[in-house]
Amino acid sequence: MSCLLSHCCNILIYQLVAGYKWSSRAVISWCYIYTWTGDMEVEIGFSTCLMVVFLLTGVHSELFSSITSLHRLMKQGEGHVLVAHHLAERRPEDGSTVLRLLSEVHSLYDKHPLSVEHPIITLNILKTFRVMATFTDEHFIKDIRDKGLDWPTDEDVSGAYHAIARLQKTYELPFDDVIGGSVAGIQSGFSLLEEDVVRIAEQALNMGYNATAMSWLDRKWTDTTCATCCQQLVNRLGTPSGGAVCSKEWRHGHISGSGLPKSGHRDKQSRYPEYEELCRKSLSNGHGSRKPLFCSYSSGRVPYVRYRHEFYSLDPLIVMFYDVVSEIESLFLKYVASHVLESGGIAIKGENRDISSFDNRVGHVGWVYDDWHPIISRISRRIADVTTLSTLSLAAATHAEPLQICNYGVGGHFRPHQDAFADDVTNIPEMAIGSGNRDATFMVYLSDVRVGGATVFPDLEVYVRPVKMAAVFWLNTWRSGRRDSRSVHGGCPVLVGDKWIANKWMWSIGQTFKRPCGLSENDTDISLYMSRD
Ligand SMILES: O=C(O)CCC(=O)C(=O)O
Ligand SMILES: [Fe+2]
Repeated sequence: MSCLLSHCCNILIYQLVAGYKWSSRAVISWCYIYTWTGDMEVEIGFSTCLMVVFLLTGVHSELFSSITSLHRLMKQGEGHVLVAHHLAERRPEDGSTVLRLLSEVHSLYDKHPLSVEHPIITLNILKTFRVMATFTDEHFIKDIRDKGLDWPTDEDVSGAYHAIARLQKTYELPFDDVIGGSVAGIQSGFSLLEEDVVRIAEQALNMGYNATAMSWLDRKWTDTTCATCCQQLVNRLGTPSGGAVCSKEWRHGHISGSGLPKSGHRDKQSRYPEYEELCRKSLSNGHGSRKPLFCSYSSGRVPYVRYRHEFYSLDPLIVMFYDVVSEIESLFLKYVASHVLESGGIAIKGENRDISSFDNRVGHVGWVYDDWHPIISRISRRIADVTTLSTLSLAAATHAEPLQICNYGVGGHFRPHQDAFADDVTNIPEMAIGSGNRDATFMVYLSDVRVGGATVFPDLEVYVRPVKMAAVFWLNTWRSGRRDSRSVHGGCPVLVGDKWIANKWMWSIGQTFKRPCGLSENDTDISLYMSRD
């Protein structure tokens, strides 16, 4: 069986390399083979194959907001080489330069074990692609995209600068380390250029971090040697009147005297300082997470399956469950989602950005439905089993949403927010009509994250670091149905790594008898869960 499977896998890879379009339906039917046999060897062979397919097939959207799209871009190397050869024939003078740059970018990717998961390597890869683009024209890039190949845009580069600015600020990374190419002690092999530092400072200004922007500039910029950088800054801050343009005094005068948002402008947003503090704590702690209060095992409805779970908070309840999905199930979810991922959160577009509305979440999101495949419905049933809540998806008054998959990008994060809708919200989604509210969240980590990316609950001082195949479960409402403001939480920026999560939100209507109202309005849930052990 496994021999047949690996043969099919070879054909599949061959077809991909030869440029055949592979439909996700075909891959899904492969999963039927796995589901049908349930064989361990088949699972290993299959997951390796799925991994290759996953990286070779495409999603086309802003690259910076999904690390997986960057991996894919680099795996398209063969395609890019063909394109460069094509260019070399059409425009020999430029073609050879593009070929040289292309080989440079691939050696960047190959030489570092973390490659695009390191923000500074990503920046350099994106920049090299942009340099290549200057040797081409719009038609040429369109041709590339028509061939199904990705080509980074200027927005992707701005996104990478923005990510570095945010990472430094959130984690208080030493400026000199980042300028020297290192984050969290992981060296990229590159130093930032003066021009990079100005663009990062510019992004810090966009976020309202004026003092941070000045610290960036002061570190790298001693005089006005970088003419283009100076021009960039002049454009941004307005025409200087008198004095040495771009000198330290001029910069400080203009930044503090400009109409730009002042430091801390965004910090006043709900729980942001506490969120940042917990994100930093989650890095400094060498262990997986803040110590759980205690742990235990529960068996759900299937008596012979035992789940280890750790309690991080009893009121409101926050529990981490281990091994709730298998390796192949996480790979499968990522694969299926990669065809439906869209930019989630507000990407960086143009110069006049609305500072209050962009940057809440940087990542790609997509929905996968139970009726797409038995593996997906099986995961939903398991979530019901583990949580004792209902995940039935009904046409009217659904008990739970489909799985929402998210892949974070370079520095990808999710600011503090609540999953449940406010009690007085007027524009609730259609699904909510007759369903109540998002009572509970079950968030599965589909990947480990090398550094950063913790999930934090600022009101409760709880943080949890991603552990692949484990899930965090928490309640967003009181048992009376009111939204519980203590459930505010956020995803810390990913410093180095590729973070994937799958969310299942369970709605009140389905939980009426599973999580009944208590005797008082603020009755807690612990009794419901503790009684199961
Ligand atoms: O990424 C995380 O850790 C949190 C994600 C989250 O809160 C959400 O998707 O609603
Ligand atoms: Fe959330």
